[in-house]
Amino acid sequence: MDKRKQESFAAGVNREVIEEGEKMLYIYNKSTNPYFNLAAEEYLLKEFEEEIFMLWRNGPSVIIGKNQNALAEIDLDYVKKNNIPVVRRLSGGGAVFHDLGNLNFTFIVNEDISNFADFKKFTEPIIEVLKNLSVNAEFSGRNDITIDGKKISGNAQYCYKNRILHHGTLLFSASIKDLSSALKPKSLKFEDKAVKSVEKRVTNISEHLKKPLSIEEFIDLIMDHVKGTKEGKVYEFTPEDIKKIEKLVEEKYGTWEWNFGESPKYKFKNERRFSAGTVEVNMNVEKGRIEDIKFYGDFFGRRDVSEVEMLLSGVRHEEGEIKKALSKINIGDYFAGISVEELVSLLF
Ligand SMILES: Nc1ncnc2c1ncn2[C@@H]1O[C@H](COP(=O)(O)OC(=O)CCCC[C@@H]2CCSS2)[C@@H](O)[C@H]1O
Repeated sequence: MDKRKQESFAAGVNREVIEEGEKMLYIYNKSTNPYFNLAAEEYLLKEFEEEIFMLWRNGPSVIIGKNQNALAEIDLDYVKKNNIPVVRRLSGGGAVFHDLGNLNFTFIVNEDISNFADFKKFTEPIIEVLKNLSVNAEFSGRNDITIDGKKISGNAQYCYKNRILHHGTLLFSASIKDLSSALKPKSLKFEDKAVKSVEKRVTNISEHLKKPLSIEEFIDLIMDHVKGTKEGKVYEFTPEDIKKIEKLVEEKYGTWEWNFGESPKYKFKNERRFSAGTVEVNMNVEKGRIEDIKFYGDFFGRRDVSEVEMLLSGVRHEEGEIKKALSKINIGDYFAGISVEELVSLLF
């Protein structure tokens, strides 16, 4: 029993008041900003006592698991070129791609944490909705929902005090092309103990429907179905909620420190042949920052490359910061005939 209920009992408060606290809050969060939406989940988990069911979508983005190496999971060039934000979430597991054709659902329930990792239970209402649409979907493996063996949903959980947050994706009409371009698991350049994504063949739900259905109609069907399973009320964020969520974006979800700096420490290795010679790099990165870096190869320069290595120590493993650091020196003095652009390309 949570603290508020205990107090109500102790005070002899009537049952209605107690039951009031048990009602589920149903939220259709219309923000499509991934930073805001992931912050909203943490806010609802930690600041509310009620159980919650929320539906939401993100604009194009990559959402990585708590213990993942951000750079090792993405195609950095593609993500940069298309302005796709990479956002770290609280829950474990792998990296997924979101766009407006991908619907997310979140359950936050007050339960004993022994129910943590019961993924099936939370995916059941979704599978029921699909069944009602004559789509035969099933729970598969550890955390997926599949149709004909192809993945339509990835799920993950996070536990806080006596509350479990379970969330999942639903590929309804997402761009599979963007999905596979933005995610690039299994990069050989990184060596670390980070959680690796489990790449699967994916499909969109809309491909399996007998009759056309818009994503908005799909959202209504899911919301109505879940509403039918537990008494509750519709909730909309108040201006105060929004202010607090935005504060969490500013302090956490919108920061490089959280999204990239929280990557478990890693070794990065790469080699490139440039017209002026071959350069190999080895570096250790901790909290997203280059701890130490070593260049090897058959390149020439007037000055000792250890000066560049020193200059880059402590710098973020991030293009902007590396370029800024390198702008302090004349790169040709160390790597004759190799441009800053070329050297930077070696580091990613
Ligand atoms: N949107 C989406 N939905 C389902 N499957 C996806 C998606 N994007 C990519 N993938 C596939 O899943 C694997 C990664 O699977 P993996 O099992 O490694 O990771 C997950 O499933 C994590 C699910 C997290 C769900 C959260 C819910 C709200 S915020 S994110 C990836 O390599 C692709 O093959």
